[in-house]
Amino acid sequence: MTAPLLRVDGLKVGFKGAAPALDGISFDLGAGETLALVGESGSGKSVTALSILGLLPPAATILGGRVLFDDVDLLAGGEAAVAPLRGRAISMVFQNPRRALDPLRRVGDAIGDVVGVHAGRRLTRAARAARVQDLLTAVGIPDPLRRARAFPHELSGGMCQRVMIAIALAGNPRLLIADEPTTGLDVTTQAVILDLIGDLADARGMATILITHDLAVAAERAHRILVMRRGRVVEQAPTAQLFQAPADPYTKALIRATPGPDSRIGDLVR
Ligand SMILES: Nc1ncnc2c1ncn2[C@@H]1O[C@H](COP(=O)(O)OP(=O)(O)OP(=O)(O)O)[C@@H](O)[C@H]1O
Repeated sequence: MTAPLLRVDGLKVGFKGAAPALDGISFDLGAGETLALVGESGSGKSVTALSILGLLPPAATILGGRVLFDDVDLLAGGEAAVAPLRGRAISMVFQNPRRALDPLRRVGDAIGDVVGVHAGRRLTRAARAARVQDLLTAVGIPDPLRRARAFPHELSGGMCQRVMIAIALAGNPRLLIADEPTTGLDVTTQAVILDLIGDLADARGMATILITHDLAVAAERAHRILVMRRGRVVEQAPTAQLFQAPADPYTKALIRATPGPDSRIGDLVR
């Protein structure tokens, strides 16, 4: 069997004076696969993502485990191992896109900055602008020439998140980590952004970790779901299996608490 793209193995992370934030998390992710991390607030979803990216806050300590990307141990290799991957092979989209963007920088320039960094050589203005246009087009921004000149406050929240996704795509990632990417967006825009991430993942064969507290979102978008609680994996299974035969009482309670007889959850549990 070929190795998974990502293997998280027994990951333990602690913050001083608190119970471990992650207490032995393990999962595999294959190329092109979408895995949803679900669980209540504080269950460790974001700490898992930040551990993979080597972006844990200084107060955090890695207490054990491995994070293998392409069979390379990123924890053992430290910053030297993960820095070349961050924003390139592994990229991330956060919630609150408007806050993530520099309010004083035109969005085309913000994307261009990242394009320039990834190019690793001096790009001509024309080459950089062409790449920015391509990325804006890839994330479905209409009239990209005009939008590139906009400041973040001139764009809707959904458009700002598209810009953030364009920035995340600039390094041609093989793994995209999307941490609550639609929080704060209206329901219609949420669906559009999640569709966009799914379509891009399919088109590019990109693996995705979708972090959400919303089981209905996970049901619709993920191939597999991993349920977390208090820093542990409660259960992980292919999506249909998780809904049809949940093994853990906590998962059962989560499913019961998720509305939507007319949603895919309804179909899955029927
Ligand atoms: N900077 C920090 N300092 C101290 N503890 C932290 C810090 N960041 C996270 N934690 C702790 O780590 C645990 C996991 O937090 P994490 O943010 O991963 O949860 P989450 O599942 O992503 O929650 P949410 O859905 O609210 O984002 C929590 O107990 C939290 O209090």
